[in-house]
Amino acid sequence: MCDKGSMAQYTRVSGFVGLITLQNPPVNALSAAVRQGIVDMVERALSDPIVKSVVICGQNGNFCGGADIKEFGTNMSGPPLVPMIDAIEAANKPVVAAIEGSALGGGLELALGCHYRIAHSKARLGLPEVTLGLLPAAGGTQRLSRLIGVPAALNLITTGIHVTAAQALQLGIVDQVTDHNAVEVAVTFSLSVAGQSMDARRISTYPCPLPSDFDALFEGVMQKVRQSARGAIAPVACVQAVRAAATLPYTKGMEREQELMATLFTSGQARAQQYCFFAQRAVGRWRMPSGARWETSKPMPVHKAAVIGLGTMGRGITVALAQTGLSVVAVETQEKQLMEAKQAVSGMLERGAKRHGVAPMLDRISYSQNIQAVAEVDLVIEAVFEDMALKTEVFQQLSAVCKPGTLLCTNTSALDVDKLASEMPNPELVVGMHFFAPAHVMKLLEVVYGPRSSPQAVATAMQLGKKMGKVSVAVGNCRGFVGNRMLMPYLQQAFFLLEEGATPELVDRALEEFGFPMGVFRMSDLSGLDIGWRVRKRDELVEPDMASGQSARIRQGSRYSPLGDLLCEQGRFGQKTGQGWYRYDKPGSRVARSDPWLHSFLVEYRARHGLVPRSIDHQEVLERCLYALINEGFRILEDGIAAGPEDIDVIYVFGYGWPRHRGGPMFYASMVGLAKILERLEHYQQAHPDVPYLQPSSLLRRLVASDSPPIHRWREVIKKYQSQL
Ligand SMILES: CC/C=C/CC(=O)SCCNC(=O)CCNC(=O)[C@H](O)C(C)(C)COP(=O)(O)OP(=O)(O)OC[C@H]1O[C@@H](n2cnc3c(N)ncnc32)[C@H](O)[C@@H]1OP(=O)(O)O
Repeated sequence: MCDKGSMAQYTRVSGFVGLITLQNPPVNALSAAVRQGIVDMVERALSDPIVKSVVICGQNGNFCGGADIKEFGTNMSGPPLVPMIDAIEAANKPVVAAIEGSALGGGLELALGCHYRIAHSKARLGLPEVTLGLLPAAGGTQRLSRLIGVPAALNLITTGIHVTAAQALQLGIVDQVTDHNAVEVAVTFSLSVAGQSMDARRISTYPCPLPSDFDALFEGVMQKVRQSARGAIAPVACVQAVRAAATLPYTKGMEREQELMATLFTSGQARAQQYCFFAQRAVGRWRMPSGARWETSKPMPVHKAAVIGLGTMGRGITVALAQTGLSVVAVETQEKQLMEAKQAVSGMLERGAKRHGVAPMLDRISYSQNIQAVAEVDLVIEAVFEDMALKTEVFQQLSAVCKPGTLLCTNTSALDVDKLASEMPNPELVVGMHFFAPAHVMKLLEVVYGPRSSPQAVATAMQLGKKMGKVSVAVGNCRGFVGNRMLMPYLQQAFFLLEEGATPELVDRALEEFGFPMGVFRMSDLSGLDIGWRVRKRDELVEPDMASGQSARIRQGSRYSPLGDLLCEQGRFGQKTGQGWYRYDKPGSRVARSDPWLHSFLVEYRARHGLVPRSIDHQEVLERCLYALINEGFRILEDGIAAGPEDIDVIYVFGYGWPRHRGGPMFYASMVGLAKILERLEHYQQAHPDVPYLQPSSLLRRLVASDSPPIHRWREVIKKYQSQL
């Protein structure tokens, strides 16, 4: 017996078992039609006198990826989840969830409403709603806390982590784990408990086990969550909902869960986080200005890769490559550095393997001082010192040594990938792979293509990035690519604010309250002030003799702040020297302390340059720094360096600490209102006419003139704009 056409299929199996299969590929999300299907099929199974038990599973070996996120923000129709799950729990016949693939969010909540849960050993379970700016509001906070206790429930719900089937068994989320077909095991099991009372299996009736140090536990967790949430409201609401489970009867706890969810659901934060979810997936569907795109570009096979240069970046890249299971040749010409790198890489791999309970991939890597060792690899990632002449020399050696067709990638954060490619006999095989430090930890990868890069080369780098667990974004070649290019106006405004009267503490506090993990000055101290200094020297911006006077603050016809250069001249390179924008107890210390020297230095500097300090508030800091950065984002879209706003937002959320609950800079701009951003930029540009970065971009003007369309429609305006250039 079977009901095809519905998004939940009903079949009677083994004579007496009603098998309900969710059918909504690819993840069997609980759309309105799926929920309706479940309600109808459960009713059918329960009213059929022949059926003794029920099994719920998902099509194609995937239980359920939760509520259909695409439905959020629409007029949600169809049966709601809570009564649907309550009806399953109240059933007088055993209902067993057969969990294969994932049981996430509403999917796990559905399983928690069942009387038993049987998981395949490869299944993964979790309540990731917090990552979407929500909480598990189909009874998840109330049932999970009752089932596994408050501390474990808090951990899962406030972080959104996915657990393996083995972990779920240990926690008590599932009753059985099997290596066999979970549906068949569940069917047999359901028959073995048929006819029994299910009273003891209804989780909503369980008392919530209370920890002895209840108040201290919640206080501690709340403090930790508030700190790490950086202004996100969902993690806090999750703690409050679990607290309700621990203190209120089930029905009252459910009311609280719904109340908290209603606040989150309508918040801009949830919209921002759901936008990030889809943006992260959209960047995988890359396209180049030439029209080449992801569907039509086949990646080359990569079995063996090489890394040239084993400094900090090269070591991280080697670790990340080895962890994908690839064979890696790691090359460093200096023997001492090679030995040190080998030790460091082995240590990183061992620590990583220990954390994940697997064997370290040490034997995947061979080390060599000789570049000839890369002769047989399919792809090379060069990670030598950031110097064009050196990189060109290495690339020339590589093209002489490597087998034909080897993809040559440069890990550069700013150098011209086209220029490098133009020196090679096969420029189509050259792309940039801009990793972020530490390269084995940071999720972002900018894949930089030039006009000559072949679509196949881009596809290969993008696929390799994915295998390495990175969120890879394909971007065009320009100074700083996307991320660092947008950072320039942001940093520049921060320096100008100091000249005008702000302190590093004030600027950092404003940015940290906005949600960045670190303000711009603390971040500069961490990365090292000398890095920017070196770049500015290369750009001939640093002029040490011009200590005072108006001309000391003008370069190439525009306003310039030499503050960073002056600090570097004093040997203040940040954390590593114990002094930068802040002072540190000793070189390498991490705790930034206010530095009276720096404050006096700023006072003297302003006096020397005839600058009258004024009071600057957080609003101005945010508008000046963030709107200048956003403005550059619009220019990047104008230039076709990023294909769409999602690319920019993903880069900023995954690589630059932009708070996810604010959706990325371009999404944030759409929330603030493009007209407002334009008005503020015009205002600041009038006040600072010598700052080109504050000149509103033509695309921003065009979007405002087109009635500020929603972000998903910007691409149409961009396309029209570009076609008219
Ligand atoms: C009333 C409010 C109730 C809320 C409770 C909830 O349930 S909220 C939703 C909670 N669920 C999640 O957060 C899970 C989100 N999905 C994932 O984490 C992953 O997709 C996955 C299930 C682990 C599968 O990962 P995999 O890497 O295999 O695939 P993709 O991530 O690329 O996804 C494939 C396509 O499916 C789309 N998609 C995934 N989950 C959902 C979903 N819950 N709703 C709608 N669409 C979903 C995803 O966007 C991909 O689509 P493409 O068009 O191919 O990009």
